[in-house]
Amino acid sequence: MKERSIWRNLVRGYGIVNRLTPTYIPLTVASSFIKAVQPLMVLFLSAQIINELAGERDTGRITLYAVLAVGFAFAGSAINAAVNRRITTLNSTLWARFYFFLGNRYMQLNYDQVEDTMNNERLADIEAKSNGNGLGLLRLHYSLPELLQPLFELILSIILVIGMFTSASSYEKTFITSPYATVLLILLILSMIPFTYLIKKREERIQKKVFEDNPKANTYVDFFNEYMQAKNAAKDIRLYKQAPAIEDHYNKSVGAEYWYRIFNLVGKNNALAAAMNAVLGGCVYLFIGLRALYGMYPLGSVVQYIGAVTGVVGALAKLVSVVGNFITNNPYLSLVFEYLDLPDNMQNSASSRQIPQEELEFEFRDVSFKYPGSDHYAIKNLSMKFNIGERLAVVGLNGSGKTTMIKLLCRLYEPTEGVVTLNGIDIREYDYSAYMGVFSVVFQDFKLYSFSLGHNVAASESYDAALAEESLIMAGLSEKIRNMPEGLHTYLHKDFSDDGVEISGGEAQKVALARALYKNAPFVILDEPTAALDPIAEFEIYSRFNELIGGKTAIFVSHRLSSCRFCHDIAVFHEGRLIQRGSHDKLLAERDGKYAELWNAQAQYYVGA
Ligand SMILES: Nc1ncnc2c1ncn2[C@@H]1O[C@H](COP(=O)(O)OP(=O)(O)OP(=O)(O)O)[C@@H](O)[C@H]1O
Repeated sequence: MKERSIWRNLVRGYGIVNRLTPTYIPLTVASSFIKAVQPLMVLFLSAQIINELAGERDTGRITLYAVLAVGFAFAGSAINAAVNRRITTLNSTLWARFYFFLGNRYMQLNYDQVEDTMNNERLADIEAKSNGNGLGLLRLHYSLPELLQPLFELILSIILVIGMFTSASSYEKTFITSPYATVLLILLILSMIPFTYLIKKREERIQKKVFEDNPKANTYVDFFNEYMQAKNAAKDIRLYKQAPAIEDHYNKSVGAEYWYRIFNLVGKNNALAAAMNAVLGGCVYLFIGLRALYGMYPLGSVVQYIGAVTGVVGALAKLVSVVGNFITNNPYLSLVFEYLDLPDNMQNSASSRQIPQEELEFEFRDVSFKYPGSDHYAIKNLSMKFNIGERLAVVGLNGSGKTTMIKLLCRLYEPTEGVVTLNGIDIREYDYSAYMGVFSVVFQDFKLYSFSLGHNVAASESYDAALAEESLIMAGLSEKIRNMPEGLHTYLHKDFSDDGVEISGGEAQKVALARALYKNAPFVILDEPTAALDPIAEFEIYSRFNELIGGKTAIFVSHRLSSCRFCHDIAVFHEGRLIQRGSHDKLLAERDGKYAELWNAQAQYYVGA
């Protein structure tokens, strides 16, 4: 991973913080200022009261200082409480906003980027580093008060300390009261800057090493967290008694050692910094105390200077530490931006054509394709046309390239060689989003979500209820919706509604088909979505679909050759190549062909049964 400039990362990072939690930045500026100014103001007024008590003892002035001190303390606390309430409210939704931000980006990625394990690991890494270690964007968010408060403290403390160097009263001339001693004290205070910085750098080095030693730790956590709770894994976990093996893997990959090394180090560094602060604090007390003894400062000013110099020391230590944190955090911010900046390879300046209004004719021209990272051709020298308004059945053994051909047609992937054209023009020239709108596809591994039936069919919150119902009826679910308690408003599954219904695998496939019908796109593709249906139901669905889609172009992929009889055109795939094409009768007549072999094999099993 390439680390990016820290300044650019910070500016961009805080821009995102501002978008995720608007008003957080100005509120934090206000809160940090109040938190810094309030104690220093009280310190200043207390010093004035002591000076007054030790000097002229003017009751009026003492009362005024006391009222001001109490007033400041009270007003500061009240304003701060109100501001903090707003900040706490914002922070309480930060997690949800942050995860939506990452997830939303994931939804915008090109499909090939989603299938790329590197990107999945990247996202798992970002989430785990934020979650477990508070690194990345969240670190910026939470570091803001850690940066601003000491910054204000430093500025205000320096203002309160200025009097130390301009004292006009007569005092004993010794080394301690000389300017050399002042310079020495300043140097001593400044010496902690490189020291604290070095501690932070060491922390960064060790933290990086811990992460490098456990490169897959986050992917494991993510995988197992999801797997342990996955409904579709629950049967296997129980029947194959996977729980102990999962626990074993989990502990090995994310064992206590991993966290111990990080937190042990942070703890040690914090202790070191605290010790250094204590020593410096002692020196400050000694220095100012001695100067007071030599008559350089009045009693009240001693209180003020000790408080203010200690404030400078504390603020500097916190500032160096927070700057160190920014440096430590920068690689993880770079990781976030690398993920956010994954290029959109599908929609670019060349993809500006609108989808033609006339009939759509697709063609593969000598297309070959290898999946990224694979040296095996999943599709080889494929040339085929999809006849407008006709149905094409695609058949072939497992792994013969049927689904890959469909992914290429839908532009989920781009060919390694050759082109796919729409009305004679390379599909890469069309607007990507509009191109996606051309297809109503039902894949083998379609997904429904635990919302209402109508929402599932329309894939949206607001929908045309009549059309959704009609689509469900057309997909063969008329009986089912009649029996559903709230019709289209019935929830699937019980995640969000106690009245939700569980549907069978076959019924789920019918809902997915209804969704494709509802979309009403000009090109329909059913990629074996009926595997959970019995052969009769599948035949019924396919034939009904054949009627329903009217004059649209369609592709049906199925392993049950008998289900594709209504298609006049059948394409046979084998090892990534199109090896036969024609009607059922023509292909059956090619006695040595793959189609005849598959047909006879299936006929034999059915006869045997
Ligand atoms: N995401 C992927 N990454 C790498 N290789 C893949 C990927 N998906 C599929 N393949 C490989 O591409 C080849 C064709 O797969 P494809 O899914 O197109 O076959 P299919 O004919 O649809 O199979 P099935 O009938 O089992 O659905 C197979 O060898 C498969 O291993």
